[in-house]
Amino acid sequence: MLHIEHLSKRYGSFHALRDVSFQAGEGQVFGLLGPNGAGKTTLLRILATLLSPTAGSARVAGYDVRRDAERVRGLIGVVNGGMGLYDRLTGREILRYFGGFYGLSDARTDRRIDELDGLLDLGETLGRRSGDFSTGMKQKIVIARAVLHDPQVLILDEAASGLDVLARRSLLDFVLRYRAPGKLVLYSTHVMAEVEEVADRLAIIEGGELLTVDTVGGLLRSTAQPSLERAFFSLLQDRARQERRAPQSVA
Ligand SMILES: Nc1ncnc2c1ncn2[C@@H]1O[C@H](COP(=O)(O)OP(=O)(O)OP(=O)(O)O)[C@@H](O)[C@H]1O
Repeated sequence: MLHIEHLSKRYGSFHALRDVSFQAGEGQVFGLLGPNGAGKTTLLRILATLLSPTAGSARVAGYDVRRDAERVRGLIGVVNGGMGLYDRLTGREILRYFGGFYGLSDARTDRRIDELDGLLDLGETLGRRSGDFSTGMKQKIVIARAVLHDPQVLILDEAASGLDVLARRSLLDFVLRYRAPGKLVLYSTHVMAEVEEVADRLAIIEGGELLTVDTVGGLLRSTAQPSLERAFFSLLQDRARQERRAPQSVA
């Protein structure tokens, strides 16, 4: 479903991504974990066709993010930090507006809203103006908007940040329910507990480089650590040691 090959991105002379390659198949939640500034958002923005890579390639369901950007946009749904809701519109009006954007009729959008109400418990968000929403209500409409067209790939970038415990719970439950044959959820965060709970496999990225791709269990075994947090630090330490050794081996 997702093929990333030798992907690099430079902002001027700064390398935000260096030679990143991995694949992620359908029917899973794939976690992208890394500290602030690791390059996660850069990678996701390339997949969402919002940024061009400096080198390398990425394909979503067989379509190249550069050459087939429009096809890719139709296959993905994106939830990032921004809410961007129109204060004066109700939840239903916002979803109908975006339904039109995706080429869905109001009747089709309303049927999809009924389905999503079952999955996300949209409830009173549908009839109330979004200017009066709580953060949790806003997030429900933002997620419903991202999956209105039933995308094959759902991309979530720090989607739980700023949510209270209940809203976070309902987001994670939704992520787990969205996992299905033919679907891939990309879940990016710096919060280990979220990845530990939802991810079938995960990529760890740091300083723009891919450190590993594994299951949580596989990572604990390969690093001989008792928790994802410790495994993560152990990988970072290994990398720092290798970097310290590299100049000596050249000399
Ligand atoms: N437009 C830009 N111009 C220059 N540098 C940038 C730009 N966008 C991002 N960067 C830098 O690239 C690096 C990777 O940023 P990115 O936002 O991809 O990281 P991230 O893993 O998503 O981090 P966070 O969790 O903090 O959002 C950071 O050092 C950031 O400062």
